[in-house]
Amino acid sequence: MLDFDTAQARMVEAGQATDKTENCLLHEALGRVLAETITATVNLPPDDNSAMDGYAVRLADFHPDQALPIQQRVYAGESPAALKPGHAIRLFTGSLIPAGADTVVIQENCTETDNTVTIHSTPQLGENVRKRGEDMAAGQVILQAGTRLEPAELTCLAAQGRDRISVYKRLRIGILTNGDELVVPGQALGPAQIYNTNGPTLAALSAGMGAQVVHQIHAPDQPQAIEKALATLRVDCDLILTVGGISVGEKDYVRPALEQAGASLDLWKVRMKPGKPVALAWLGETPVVCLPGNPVSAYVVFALMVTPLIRRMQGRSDCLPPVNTGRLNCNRPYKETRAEFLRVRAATDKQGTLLLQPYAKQGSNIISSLADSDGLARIPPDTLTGDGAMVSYYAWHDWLR
Ligand SMILES: Nc1nc2c(c(=O)[nH]1)N[C@H]1C(S)=C(S)[C@@H](COP(=O)(O)OP(=O)(O)OC[C@H]3O[C@@H](n4cnc5c(N)ncnc54)[C@H](O)[C@@H]3O)O[C@H]1N2
Ligand code: MOO
Repeated sequence: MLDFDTAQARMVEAGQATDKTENCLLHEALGRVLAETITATVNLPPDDNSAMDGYAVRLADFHPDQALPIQQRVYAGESPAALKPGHAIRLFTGSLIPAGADTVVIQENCTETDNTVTIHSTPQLGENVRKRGEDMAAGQVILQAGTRLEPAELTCLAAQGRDRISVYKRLRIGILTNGDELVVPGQALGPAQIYNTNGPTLAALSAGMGAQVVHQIHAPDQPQAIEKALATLRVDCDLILTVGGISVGEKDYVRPALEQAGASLDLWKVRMKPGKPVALAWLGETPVVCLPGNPVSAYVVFALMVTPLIRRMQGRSDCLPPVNTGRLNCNRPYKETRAEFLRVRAATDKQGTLLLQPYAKQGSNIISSLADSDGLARIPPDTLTGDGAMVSYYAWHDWLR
């Protein structure tokens, strides 16, 4: 059986970064991956402007409690004249700084009477002046190709006046669930039936990664039905995810169906808990990741094994998100022959250390543990690990985007 880190590295290496790009409108770019490196073409701010509502002065003209004539009122969006010696210009947050002015005094420290202003504080040179290009300077690289576009990145693009950008084409994912016991949510459950949760879960996780779910197929426990579904999926998908039917049960038909379809097996079984019966196969050029059917196992394997592959295929530069360290806060020790990933709540103590509290029930069927956890604490294999131990922590927030 492969150890976890080797298997994870193999998943990343297996992915072929896309080179297919398209133009995308800014307002549709959330979650897309930049295919071009963005260099600032305009300074931000384009010119010195005021950070506050107040009065622009030349500091050398300042004398305590002396009234300066107000030369002009300048609102944001207007171009001021040059400041005359011994004068002040009334301005507002975002107003351009007039030539000759070097300091803005906030209005709370001034009294305005008869078109003159008296300053009651002692201003510092340059206070409340936002300098041209201090945020982004023309010519400076602001975003690298391979970056996933979050609201913050979209803000930078908008600030540069970009309304369209080059992004990589969306990764097309196909999902195959199987199992005779499964029913689509919305229908009544019959005897011995349960709802198909893995289908909607993997679709949502894929969408959260910015991928497009082109097919979501459910097959009964019949080899031919699974083969037929695989044949459909390989036509339209860059990546196929199967879930369930991959273990050693008598009706676990995914592996035989893949073999029948001519797939080659790349990786099979990983020393991790949950998630042991994970597989990577190739249907021609198309990678197929087989996830274990237990809902928690599928979720954890998606986060730790599938998202690195997805990021690589999407052209992203951050295939492996950060792994943090935290202190286990628990009332029992853990020990397994596989690397164990516990669903934990994370909190920070007064010293700033992450405290990781495992969810009481860690079975791979305990769906409620997913919504009630912040991420996964990693217990090393064959090592008794208990309260106070420092362990690796994988935050959902980092690993599911
Ligand atoms: N004798 C052994 N039994 C099992 C082993 C083993 O090594 N030897 N491995 C166990 C582990 S670990 C896991 S994980 C599961 C994985 O089994 P499969 O991937 O073959 O999945 P299934 O048997 O089809 O289903 C497992 C479980 O999950 C439920 N399930 C499946 N699909 C869905 C779905 N779409 N939505 C909701 N729930 C689903 C299914 O009803 C089963 O309860 O095997 C262990 N057994
Ligand atoms: O992947 Mo299984 O969930 O280890 O029980």
